[in-house]
Amino acid sequence: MAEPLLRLDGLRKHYGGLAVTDGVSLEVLPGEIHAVIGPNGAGKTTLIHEITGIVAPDEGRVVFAGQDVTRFSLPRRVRAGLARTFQITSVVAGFTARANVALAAQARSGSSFRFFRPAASERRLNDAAMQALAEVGLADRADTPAGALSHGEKRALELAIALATEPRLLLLDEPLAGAGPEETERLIALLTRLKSAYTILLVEHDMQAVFALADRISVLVYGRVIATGTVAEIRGNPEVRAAYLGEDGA
Ligand SMILES: Nc1ncnc2c1ncn2[C@@H]1O[C@H](COP(=O)(O)OP(=O)(O)OP(=O)(O)O)[C@@H](O)[C@H]1O
Repeated sequence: MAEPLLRLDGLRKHYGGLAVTDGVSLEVLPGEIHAVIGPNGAGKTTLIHEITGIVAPDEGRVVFAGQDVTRFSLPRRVRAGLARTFQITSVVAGFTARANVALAAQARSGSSFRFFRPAASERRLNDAAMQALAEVGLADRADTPAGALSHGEKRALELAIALATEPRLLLLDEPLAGAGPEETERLIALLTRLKSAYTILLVEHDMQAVFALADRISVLVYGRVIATGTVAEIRGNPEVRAAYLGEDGA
């Protein structure tokens, strides 16, 4: 089996007496979409925060590309190649789509773009932004203020912002939240396209989308992974059906 790109090793986080992640271990393999599903309050958001560095685990390790990043700051993790999209929109409404993505590309590049040859660096940022926008199908909306984009386009823009940081792993935190049926279909098509180029950890409530996209699924219940497997294995797992999916297997 390939070396995992991301390995979570016994992550524990308590809030008072509540174990929100209770020894979570899982591996994301290069090139896969690994989905994490679970009922409300299962600890999915906390888990994502432990991976990105917003929350420090009490115990356990986050190993990314063979490197222990558990104590890395959030920016250092981004520089190592971890990128996430946010559940709450983090786009500057008055800036164009292009400017929003260029800012992310600049943050990734650190000081190298800032001080020398401003014209050339602007061109490079612009090129990087346009490439990321093209990857998500927003090239023709580059000069539109982010605030004027549709909901689905904003989600695509958030993806472009993440892509502009040249991630080795994309963390997608409910990318379909709030999308209508048509937008959901378009976003699933977009994620399917990105799937061939990126390794993705996906937290998503829309089960049909998860079943359509994921290579493997881990099921989190009360802070514990109760099963990891392919879509077919998870759908057929009696413990998962009892704990989460319901009698019809969702
Ligand atoms: N900072 C905190 N302080 C105290 N309790 C917290 C904190 N963050 C999360 N919790 C609790 O931990 C539990 C898990 O929360 P978390 O948001 O990680 O779950 P989730 O699976 O993402 O839920 P949802 O699907 O509703 O987004 C919840 O009971 C929540 O109230």
